[in-house]
Amino acid sequence: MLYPNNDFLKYTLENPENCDHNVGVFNHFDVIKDAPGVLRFEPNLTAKPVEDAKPISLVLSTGIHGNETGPMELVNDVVKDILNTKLRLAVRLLVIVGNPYAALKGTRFCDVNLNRLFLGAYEKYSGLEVARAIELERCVTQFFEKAPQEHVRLHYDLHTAIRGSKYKKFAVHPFVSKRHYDPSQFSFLTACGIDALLLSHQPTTTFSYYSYAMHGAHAFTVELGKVQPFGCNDLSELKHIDAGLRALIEKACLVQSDEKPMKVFKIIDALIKDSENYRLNIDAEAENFTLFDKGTVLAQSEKGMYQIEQAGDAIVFPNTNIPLGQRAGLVVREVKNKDLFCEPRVGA
Ligand SMILES: O=C(O)CCC(=O)N[C@@H](CCC(=O)O)C(=O)O
Ligand SMILES: [Zn+2]
Repeated sequence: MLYPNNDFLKYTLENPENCDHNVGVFNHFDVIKDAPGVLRFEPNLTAKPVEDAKPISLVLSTGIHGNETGPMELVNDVVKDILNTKLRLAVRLLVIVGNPYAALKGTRFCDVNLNRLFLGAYEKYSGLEVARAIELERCVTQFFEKAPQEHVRLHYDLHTAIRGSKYKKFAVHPFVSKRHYDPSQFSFLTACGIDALLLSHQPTTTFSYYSYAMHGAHAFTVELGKVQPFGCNDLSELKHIDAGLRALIEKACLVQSDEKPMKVFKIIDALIKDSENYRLNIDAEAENFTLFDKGTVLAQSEKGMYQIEQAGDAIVFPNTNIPLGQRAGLVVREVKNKDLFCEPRVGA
């Protein structure tokens, strides 16, 4: 047994520094400890995939923010079932517990927000998370580079939000320059119970964006409810994504659903904290996707202000408890899902 009771999460939190690089050999797969909190599953994929399913290399990352415990618990149960051989493995899989030190402290991060450090952004920072960002980039790069060329590359980076949210589960789509949206990903996220999708308007330095930009992965940050301490998550709230991920792992297929399609929002602006007296004019308890009237002064500082351009524009991830120069929120505007796929794809 690689871990007592096959409990990868417990072991990672008890041994945040240690990685013995042991390999577990099972009947139809190998498991490799690539780094602390990073576990790679290499199945024997000689069996034909179901119907015309394509082979898949899948990254499931959790706990990039240490206090976002729900996804860590969810994915740990999946790992347990694979290690107990209750769940069969039909995809290459990399599972990550992102920031074990912050998880132990119950905080979002120790020194600096890990999810701002990818694509070399770590060079501008110092602290514990810098080394972890480098290590995670290395693990993901090795994983995708080892994938045969025909593999579809997927990365779902699972988080929970600081605030409550009008749409409880939502995802962030990376910025794609030519509107190359993949309907099957939209439909998969819908089947996973995701209520809304934000389309990014610019490149970022997040973990999911790293996998998209460097490895051509379909990569999303996925918000699965609100931050709770370990043991306080109601995992039944996550039953749809649990089922979607298990089907993906077991059958190498993305379950599809267009029943109750997701709301889709484009990101209009990122609000940047430009001064120590930067403030957002919102209620302390305001939820993600709170709407504003045209002309509302949403943010202000000695350097300027931000006014809402169109009635119905909304805020997501409001947070001013951040360093200068970082994102204090996103302003989003709803778009019609059907309009995204009807234009001819440039260069397709
Ligand atoms: O609730 C919040 O304010 C933050 C939740 C969170 O960690 N969100 C991610 C989103 C990343 C992205 O934009 O793709 C983050 O802020 O890192
Ligand atoms: Zn997060």
